Amino acid sequence: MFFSARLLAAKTNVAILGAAGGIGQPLSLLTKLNPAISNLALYDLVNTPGVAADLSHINTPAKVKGYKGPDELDAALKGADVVIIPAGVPRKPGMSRDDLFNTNAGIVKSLASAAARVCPDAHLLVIANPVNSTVPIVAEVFKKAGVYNPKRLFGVTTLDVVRASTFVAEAQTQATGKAIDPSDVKVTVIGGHSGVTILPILSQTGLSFSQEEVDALTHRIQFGGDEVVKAKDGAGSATLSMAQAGARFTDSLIRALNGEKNVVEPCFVESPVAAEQGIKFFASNVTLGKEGVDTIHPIGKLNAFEETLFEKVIPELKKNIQKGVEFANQA
Ligand SMILES: NC(=O)C1=CN([C@@H]2O[C@H](COP(=O)(O)OP(=O)(O)OC[C@H]3O[C@@H](n4cnc5c(N)ncnc54)[C@H](O)[C@@H]3O)[C@@H](O)[C@H]2O)C=CC1
Ligand SMILES: O=C([O-])CC(=O)C(=O)O
Repeated sequence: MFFSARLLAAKTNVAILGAAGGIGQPLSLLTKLNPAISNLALYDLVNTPGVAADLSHINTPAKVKGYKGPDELDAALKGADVVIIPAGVPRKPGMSRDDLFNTNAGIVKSLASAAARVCPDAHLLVIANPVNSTVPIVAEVFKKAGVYNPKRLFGVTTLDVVRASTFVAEAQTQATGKAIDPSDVKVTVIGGHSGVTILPILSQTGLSFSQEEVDALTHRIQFGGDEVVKAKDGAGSATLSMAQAGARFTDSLIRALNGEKNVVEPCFVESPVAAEQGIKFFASNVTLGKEGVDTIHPIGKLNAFEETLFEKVIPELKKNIQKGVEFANQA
């Protein structure tokens, strides 16, 4: 599916923080299956010894070790090249991602502080919501520690493009009667990772849609997370699709770090793309390279409808980013 890293020697150390959770467990499984990974450190407040013992029986190169509780956090992070952070609470019906801020901001801040101290050169992949705020928090923590490198910090927005491919392929199949493989449908999604800050650029897909289809697809991509939250009915949000998306992003990054060229993934990074609008972090397609972020792609041409969506992205994203920065800089 996505482990084209198969031909690489196993030499990358990955730590997953929040590894026993709804995302953490399937993400740990998919990461254990990646043959480019040599060591897999699984950290959580609970249950990691069991998850690690279970995964350690799978016959792939990665050596799996579980770490439980704050006393073992530093050991989990030691030597990590890539740190993935799905630690934090998920939404319940009726909540926005921003409603998670009060709980998750502190969790992410403390985990980032430990990473800045123990593995300052690691690449940090932030899954915990609200991503629009948690990524700026990590940046500020690393800045304060004097070890910030924007090329190594990523908000994982892969699930937005995974959903966009699926939903657009479904709609096109229905409209044309021709079966379309969702993985062949590439949709650029920019902005951030919540509601109106998620902006799918359907005009750049090369496909044709009626305005009704554009309205419906745009809404579904922006609020895809809510579909899962509603269906899980109080038992959390997307976990399995997020694990797949997170494992895909991790694999892409590892391939790029190992020298593969033209590896492009969307992600939420420190970016000049919307600097004119006063926005410091923005999701767009990014070519990954040996240092992490290599080239941040410009947005390209938007049609009039997408321009109106872009106007809505800006104030919301600005507010979310500012909230994270202010929180991180509180004493
Ligand atoms: N970026 C994205 O596209 C997506 C992000 N998410 C977000 O991912 C986060 C995790 O979601 P789930 O796995 O469903 O939640 P969950 O509640 O099932 O798992 C979270 C795990 O984090 C652990 N945890 C809590 N505090 C911790 C700490 N200080 N150190 C280490 N581990 C800690 C918990 O013990 C638990 O095992 C949520 O914030 C959710 O909103 C979810 C889906 C998509
Ligand atoms: O909807 C949520 O809260 C989880 C999430 O970020 C997503 O599924 O995109």
